[in-house]
Amino acid sequence: MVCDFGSIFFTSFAIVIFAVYCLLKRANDLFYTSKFSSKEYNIPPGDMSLPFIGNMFTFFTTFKYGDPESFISYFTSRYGQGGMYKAFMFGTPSIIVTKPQVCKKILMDDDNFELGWPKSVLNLIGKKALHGITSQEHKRLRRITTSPIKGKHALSLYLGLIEEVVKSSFEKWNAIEEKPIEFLSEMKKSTFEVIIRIMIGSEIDPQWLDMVEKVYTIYLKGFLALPINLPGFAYHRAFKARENLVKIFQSVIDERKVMNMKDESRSKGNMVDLIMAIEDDEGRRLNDEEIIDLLIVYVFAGHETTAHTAAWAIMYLEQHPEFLQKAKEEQEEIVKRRHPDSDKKLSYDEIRQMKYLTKVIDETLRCSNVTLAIYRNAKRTINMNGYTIPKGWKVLTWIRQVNLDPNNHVNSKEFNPSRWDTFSAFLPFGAGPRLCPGAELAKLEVSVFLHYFLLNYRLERLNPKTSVTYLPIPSPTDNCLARLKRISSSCQ
Ligand code: HEM
Repeated sequence: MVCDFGSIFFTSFAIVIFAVYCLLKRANDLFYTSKFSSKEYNIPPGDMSLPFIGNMFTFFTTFKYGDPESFISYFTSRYGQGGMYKAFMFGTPSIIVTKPQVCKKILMDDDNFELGWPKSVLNLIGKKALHGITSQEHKRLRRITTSPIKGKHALSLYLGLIEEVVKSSFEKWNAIEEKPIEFLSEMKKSTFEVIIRIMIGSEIDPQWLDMVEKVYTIYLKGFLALPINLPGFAYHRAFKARENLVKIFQSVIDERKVMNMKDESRSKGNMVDLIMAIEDDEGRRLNDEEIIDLLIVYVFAGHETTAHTAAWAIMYLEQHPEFLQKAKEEQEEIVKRRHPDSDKKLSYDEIRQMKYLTKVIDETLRCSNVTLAIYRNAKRTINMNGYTIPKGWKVLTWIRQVNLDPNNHVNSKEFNPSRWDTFSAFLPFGAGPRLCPGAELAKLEVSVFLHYFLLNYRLERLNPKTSVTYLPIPSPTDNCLARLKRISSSCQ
């Protein structure tokens, strides 16, 4: 009897909770969509979930603990293959877009869409970087800051430096053969060293580098944390880390000012010196705050993504011996073609000859791109692809889904570099005025990592079945616990 009463009570309680949940969901949806009920509008299907929280709880939990694809496949399987879905993300009604052509159109369209990073992210990035400024200022800053990292001349300058870091990293990882390494974490340290040396200069104290890398790790964790700025929370720690980074880069700038006063004509081959010297049409130079925010963004954007790509490319090649062999043969061929008297260093032209390796890198970017989505805000109500995007709504161009959608790629979950023999839909570096300015540099860096790996080493994973995170967040994975083994007696 007691048991019956208990189960009736709990069943009724569950029904009431479920009814309230459905009611709140419906209310949230109606609140935002009812004004678009006339025939001229067509809000995409989807799920805006509960008021205030929206889909954020599912978003964070699936990304942190589950299969990240499940968040988006919930929309695609439930609401059809239309490629546009309403949702409620980061406190704002949103449209998720997964169709490549529509994503591209949105990213290219500066008139109707503006940058839409959540406020919590913008606060962490900084007001004066490429993200918190007007589109006019953005154009100017991009002009100033992207030429030192694009094109044959600029990239050839960094090739030696990248080679040095890559070779010494592999040697270091191989030397501690008896102790496994967290391959992904180690890779991040190496790409961090590359970007810092490009930004600040080649002469870097290893202890200083280690300290700054640790600060960055804390800073990066804030980007995918719940935006709670209270002590004890990752987001708060990220803010503190940012304050530290400002102090660190300020002291670099102060040091350069003193050096410039002593010798104005000294050689200026790194980003910080170049940015400090550049003047706009009215002769104005960037102030310290602008330079620091830019440095923070470039280092932030320029190492984690590259590390994931290099580490994943190596993991994929190890999983597919036939592709590894093909890539290795290409590298051996390139080395064989060198003049016997050459200095045995990689040249920019040799990198351009690595046609198969380029396909391996593109396929890696497709399969494991760390950039999930690119955020925009609709400046005005606009109809696209048969659906309405209302003014002020957030638009999330879900490029990870574009890259993995079976409608865009045959056997989309399979790693297969040969699919790049013909063109495929692909947006790993975004598109339009905000297209990643570091794309060429990133590909160059990954090529150098792969070149030396293929010719000299093999990676032996200790837990090959354990998943490896591709997000900069703490997750229940082992970050690719592995041993690096040398396969040739003398390194090429
Ligand atoms: C595999 C490596 C990389 C990937 C997948 C990647 C991806 C992206 C994507 C998708 C965007 C567009 C964001 C948007 O439209 O809002 C972007 C922007 C950006 N990336 Fe990269 N990136 C990589 C490497 C790099 C490197 C090496 C650097 C620096 C040297 C860099 C610097 C930047 C900067 C500064 C922006 C902002 C551009 C702007 O707002 O105008 N990235 N990146």
